[in-house]
Amino acid sequence: MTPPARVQAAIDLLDLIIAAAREGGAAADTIIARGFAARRYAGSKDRRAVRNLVYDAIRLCGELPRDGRAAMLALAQRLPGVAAAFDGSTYGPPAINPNEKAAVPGVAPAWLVTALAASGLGEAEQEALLERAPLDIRVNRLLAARDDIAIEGAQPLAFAPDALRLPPDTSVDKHPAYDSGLIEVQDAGSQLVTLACGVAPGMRVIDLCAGAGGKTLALAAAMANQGDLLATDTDRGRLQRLPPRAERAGVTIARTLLLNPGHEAEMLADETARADVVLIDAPCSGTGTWRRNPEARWRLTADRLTKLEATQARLLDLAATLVRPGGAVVYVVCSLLDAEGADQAAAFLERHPGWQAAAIDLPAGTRHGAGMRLTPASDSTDGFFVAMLRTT
Ligand SMILES: C[S@@+](CC[C@H](N)C(=O)[O-])C[C@H]1O[C@@H](n2cnc3c(N)ncnc32)[C@H](O)[C@@H]1O
Repeated sequence: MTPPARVQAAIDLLDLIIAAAREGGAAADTIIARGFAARRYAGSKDRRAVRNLVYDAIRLCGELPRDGRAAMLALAQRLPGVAAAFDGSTYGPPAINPNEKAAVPGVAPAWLVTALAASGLGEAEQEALLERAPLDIRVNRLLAARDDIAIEGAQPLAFAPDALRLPPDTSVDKHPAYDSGLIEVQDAGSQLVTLACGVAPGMRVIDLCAGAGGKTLALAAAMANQGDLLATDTDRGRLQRLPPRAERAGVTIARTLLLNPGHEAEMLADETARADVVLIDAPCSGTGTWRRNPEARWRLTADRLTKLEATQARLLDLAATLVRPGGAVVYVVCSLLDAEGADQAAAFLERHPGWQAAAIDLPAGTRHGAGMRLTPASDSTDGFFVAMLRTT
């Protein structure tokens, strides 16, 4: 493909991504994969170049752009090579009309920038939310030690004991260590918030929002595969992916329970007041993972955020019923909005006399409200809030 043809292909994909953001359609990654499947003539270099153009344009535009061309025009204002591609050639975009409006660069929609600033994130912290994320893996200490893993360019992270940071384009899923369950792709921040749970062999632990089990597997490793680990979620598709992953990782203590939304408490009645630790990796806006899904900031609405906050509070109250006296609820969100993090923890403590915030001992992060915060700018991880809430 010529450089102009690559730019036009990126514009076409951006049109689809923008429409999907407006209408609640597929994620950008899915749209890009489908787009390439339909463009068999694009080689691997073309695909990488088009993908980079698409993501650079998404990262640059804070508000949802009018269309793909407006987004690419914003990028053209920064990159002369992209501007030169608007040459009107056969497969390229038509030449730039001097009156055409480019999308306005920015971190996020204005209401979200205000909410991030009110949550204590300065400009540099906000901008770092949109940098390219590194590629981290967790070494599964049930089957291997970090030193056993030989992957070219892998760097051990000083602040996360099981983490290796890999060169960006490493094909992890093609590595033999992946097939045999020795490694999992997992951001170092995710690894740290699991570490914050302080679980140990023999404990009874519930991973209330387990999804496909990213943190369940890390919990099982920290428990040395001893104890009882219940992984629950309301999403059948995600939870179904957990058992095969557990098998590959040699995890034998995890059992799963699919919850019926609205009936979680009844379904967990047998678990009342028994757990040493309940991890709530709560559904959230994901502002801390914009590095991976930058178009998520175009999809979030104030209404959606309010609904998420209500679910988070409900899950906190549910988790409190599952913990034994002296046990802990560990509340985690991959969001840096206080409404989902520090404010939720504070509101929980107000609603539940007899509960206290416990100190979390982590090798990274900063104290924030009743818990700790990890951010891309300060910790080079995804953004997280984590609090440990203990009952007496
Ligand atoms: C942040 S994701 C969890 C990611 C997962 N723990 C991991 O490490 O890969 C939040 C999860 O909460 C689940 N969820 C949403 N509402 C829930 C509810 N009422 N009860 C339990 N899980 C819920 C979602 O289906 C989603 O899988």
